[in-house]
Amino acid sequence: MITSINPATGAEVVHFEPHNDAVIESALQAAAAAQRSWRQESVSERVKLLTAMARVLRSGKARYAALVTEEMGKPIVESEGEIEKCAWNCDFYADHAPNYLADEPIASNASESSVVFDPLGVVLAIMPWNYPFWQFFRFAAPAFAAGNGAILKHANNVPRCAMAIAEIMEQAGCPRGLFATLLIEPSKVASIIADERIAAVTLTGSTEVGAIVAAQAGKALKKQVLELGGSDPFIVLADADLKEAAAIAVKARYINVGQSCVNAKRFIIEESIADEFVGLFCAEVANLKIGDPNDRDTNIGPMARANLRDGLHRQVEITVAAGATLRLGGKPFEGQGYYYPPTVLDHVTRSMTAFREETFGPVAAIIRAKDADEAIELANDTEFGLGAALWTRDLESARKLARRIDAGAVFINGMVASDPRYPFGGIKRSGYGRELGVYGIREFVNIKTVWVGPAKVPPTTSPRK
Ligand SMILES: O=CCCC(=O)O
Repeated sequence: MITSINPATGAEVVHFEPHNDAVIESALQAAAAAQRSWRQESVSERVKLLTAMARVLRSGKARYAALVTEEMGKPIVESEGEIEKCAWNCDFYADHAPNYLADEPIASNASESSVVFDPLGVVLAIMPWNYPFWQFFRFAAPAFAAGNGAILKHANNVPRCAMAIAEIMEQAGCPRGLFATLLIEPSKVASIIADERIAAVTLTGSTEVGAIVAAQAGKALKKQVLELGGSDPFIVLADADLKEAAAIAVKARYINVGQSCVNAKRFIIEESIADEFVGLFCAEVANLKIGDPNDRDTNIGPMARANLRDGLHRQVEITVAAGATLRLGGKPFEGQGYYYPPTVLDHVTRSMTAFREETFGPVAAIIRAKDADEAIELANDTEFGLGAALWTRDLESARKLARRIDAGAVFINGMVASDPRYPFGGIKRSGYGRELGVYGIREFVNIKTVWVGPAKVPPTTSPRK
C-alpha cells in the first residue's frame, strides 16, 4: 500500500493500491504515442501548455499548498511559496523556451550549418517528497517545452501531491497520455528505465538512490540528470556583516524544516568572530516558532517521516558523543508528530558525523576556521558539491574565493536558492547535469548538427588545412 500519513499527527490519511503492470504498460504506450505528436508542434504552440499550467497552479494554490503541508509537514506559508514558484517557473519557460530552443547557426565551410534542439522522447522523472510540486515542475516545464513527454514516479509518502500534479496537467490541457503519474513501488523502477519507450531519466533524491538509478540508466545507456544530496558550507569571514549573516544563516538552515538539498548545513566561521556569530545565530534560532504547520506563523513544523527524525537524532547524538557542544535543541519532543527541535552543534570538527554526513533536518553544525584559506579547505572537504554561501565585505576577494569552492553554485552575501533563471545542480556526489535556466532545457534535447552542402571548401579531417 502507498500511504499518505500526516507527519504532524502520525495518523494515516488515506492509502492507495499501487498501480499494477497493466497500468504501467498502458502509461508507457500512451506517453510514447502522445510524444510522437507533441514533438511535431512548434515551440510557440507547446509553451501554451506551460502558461496553462501556471494558471491552474495559481488558481488552485490554496488547495495544493494544503496538500503539501498535510503530506510532508512543510509550514503552510512555505507551501504556498512553493506553488507560486512552480507557476513562476512555468511562466519563465513559456517566455524563454522559444529563444533557448531556437536554431543556432554555425560558421563553417558548409553552405549552411546549424545546431537544432530536438526532443529526446519520454523522460522518467523520479521525484522526492521535500518539494513535492517544485521538484516536478522545475523539470517538467522545460521538458514539455522541448517536446518531451514525462512519466512521474513520485516519493511514496506524497501520493496525493502526485495525483494532484496529474490533475493539474489534465486541467491545463496536456495532450492525453503525454504525462502520467504512476503510484508504484521502487522495485518497479528498473524495468521502466530499461523500457525502450523511456528515453532518459531525471532523479532528485538521495545520493544512495541516485547511485542505484544511475547504474540502471547506465546499463541501458540512457541520459540522466541527477540532483542528489548536499552538505552546503555557509562561510562567514571576519569582515562580514555578522548580524545580517546570522539572520540569513538561520533561514538558510531551517527553511523547509532543514529538509532541502541546498540548506546550509556546515557553518564555517572565522575563529576571531565565531563566538559573536554563534551568539547572534543562537538568539535567532531560539526565536523560531515550532508548531502546527497550518499556523501561518509557524517556522518549524514536523519532519516528513519518523525514520528521518530518528536518523537525524542519531547523527546529533554521535556528534555530541564525539565532542561537539550542544548549544540548542538536541532532544526529540514527546507527543504526537515527527517534530525535532531546531538544534545547534558548536565546535564541530571535520571528523565528526555532522560534518562528514548530510544532516537532512533542523540541525546546524558550527565549525571554526583560523582564516579564509582554511575555511575554503574545510568547505571542500566533503563528498558533496551542491551549493555554498560566502560572507565577506571584500567582494574582490570573494569573487576569487568563489572560484576555489567545489560546488555547482556559490552565493556571496546571500543564501543558496534555486531560481528559474540560473542553472542548478552539483558536482561530486551531489550529482550531475543541470536544471533550470538555459542549461536545464538543454539537458533533455538532442543537440543536433544540420549540415547543408555543397561545402565551400572540401571538408578535410582538419578544418585548418
Ligand atoms: O532539495 C533540493 C532543492 C531545493 C530547491 O530547489 O530550492
